[in-house]
Amino acid sequence: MAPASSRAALPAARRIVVKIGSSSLTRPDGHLDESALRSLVDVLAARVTDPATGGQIVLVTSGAVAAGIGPLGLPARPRDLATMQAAASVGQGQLVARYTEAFAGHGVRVGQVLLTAEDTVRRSRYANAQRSLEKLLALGVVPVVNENDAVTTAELKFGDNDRLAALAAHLVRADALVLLTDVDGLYDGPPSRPGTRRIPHVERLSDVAGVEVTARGSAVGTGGMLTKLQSVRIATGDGIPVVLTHAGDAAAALAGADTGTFFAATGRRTTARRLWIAHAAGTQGRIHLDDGAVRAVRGGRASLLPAGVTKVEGVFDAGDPVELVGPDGVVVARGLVAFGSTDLPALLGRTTHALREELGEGYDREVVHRDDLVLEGTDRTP
Ligand SMILES: Nc1ncnc2c1ncn2[C@@H]1O[C@H](COP(=O)(O)OP(=O)(O)O)[C@@H](O)[C@H]1O
Ligand SMILES: N[C@@H](CCC(=O)OP(=O)(O)O)C(=O)O
Repeated sequence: MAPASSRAALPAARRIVVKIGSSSLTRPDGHLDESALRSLVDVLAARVTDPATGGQIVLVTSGAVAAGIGPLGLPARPRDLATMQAAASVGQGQLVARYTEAFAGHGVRVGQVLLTAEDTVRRSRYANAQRSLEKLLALGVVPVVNENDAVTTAELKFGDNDRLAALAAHLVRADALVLLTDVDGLYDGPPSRPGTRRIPHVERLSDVAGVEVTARGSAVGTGGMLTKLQSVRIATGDGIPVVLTHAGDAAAALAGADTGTFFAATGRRTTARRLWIAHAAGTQGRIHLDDGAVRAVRGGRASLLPAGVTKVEGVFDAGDPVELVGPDGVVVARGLVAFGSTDLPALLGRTTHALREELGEGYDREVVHRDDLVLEGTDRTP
């Protein structure tokens, strides 16, 4: 098989996560664009029913809010959170009904999976989501995934299915991730600016570090190119190549044609646990380290001990993800903390020996064990 770092791997990729954004599923009046939805389904169903690829598709779809506008008789896309939640709740049912109908026309079944970012990163929930998606795929079903917008307020406000798609790709160990949007790839500047051009291939994300990307593109999309690049970072760093292209070019992208932007996989497949720590949705707290502890954590195989901690911020329980911050305020690593925020302050700055003497066994352990640490920006343990 062609290396996963080239487009040539796409035609033979067995398992692909495809994400489509609101901007590609919404008409200018804010309503769901059913013909765009059907065009996408035609392409995906062809892949799933192609005996040559035995293709498996996980579809991450936005558009719940858009699909709720019509049934609720709203004049336009709502702006306030409660109405957005209501629209998403009504619209999600509509959206899945449209997908069910369109895929059924090709003899393909779909199953709705509503996730929050937490479900893809919290270990206890992660295994659950993974099992459910695996079973659906094994049964030949196309999982239709969206965020659980009706209840996840923050997700709806900053809602970001781009990142969710990358985490879903990790969850199912996808061979590729395809991000479909309303622009035909990453441009070397905001595409509305005259003279900007499509970047066809990105070997390493650092090659496009200077490219100007905005957080909001279309009127209905959330996150713009910024969250797409975050998604690309998670996926490629996890060994999954990404194609970012216009929804109308979905067939070409799956065929490995020169459309959109191809992002080569850079990292190796990482464990669920490391990805979970590196990308845990919303760390619960911050632990401040002295210089010696920063060096120890950065430099080698060291755990974080109570003696190197100067301050604790936030409310968290033992086992929660936290950020480890140096004296300069820079985040050094993320990790799973072994003590809750109520217990931790009493241990600060004291040696493990002193803690054992004074507080007894159980208090003389690491604040963050090295197996539970991931250095910032690397997805790897020290
Ligand atoms: N450098 C860039 N290259 C391409 N698109 C960009 C860039 N910077 C910002 N964008 C904008 O990102 C938008 C896509 O994001 P968004 O509207 O959130 O889409 P979606 O609904 O598909 O998630 C494009 O319409 C485009 O205007
Ligand atoms: N989950 C929301 C959309 C969230 C989102 O990330 O939107 P987009 O940036 O268009 O992919 C919905 O279904 O309306």
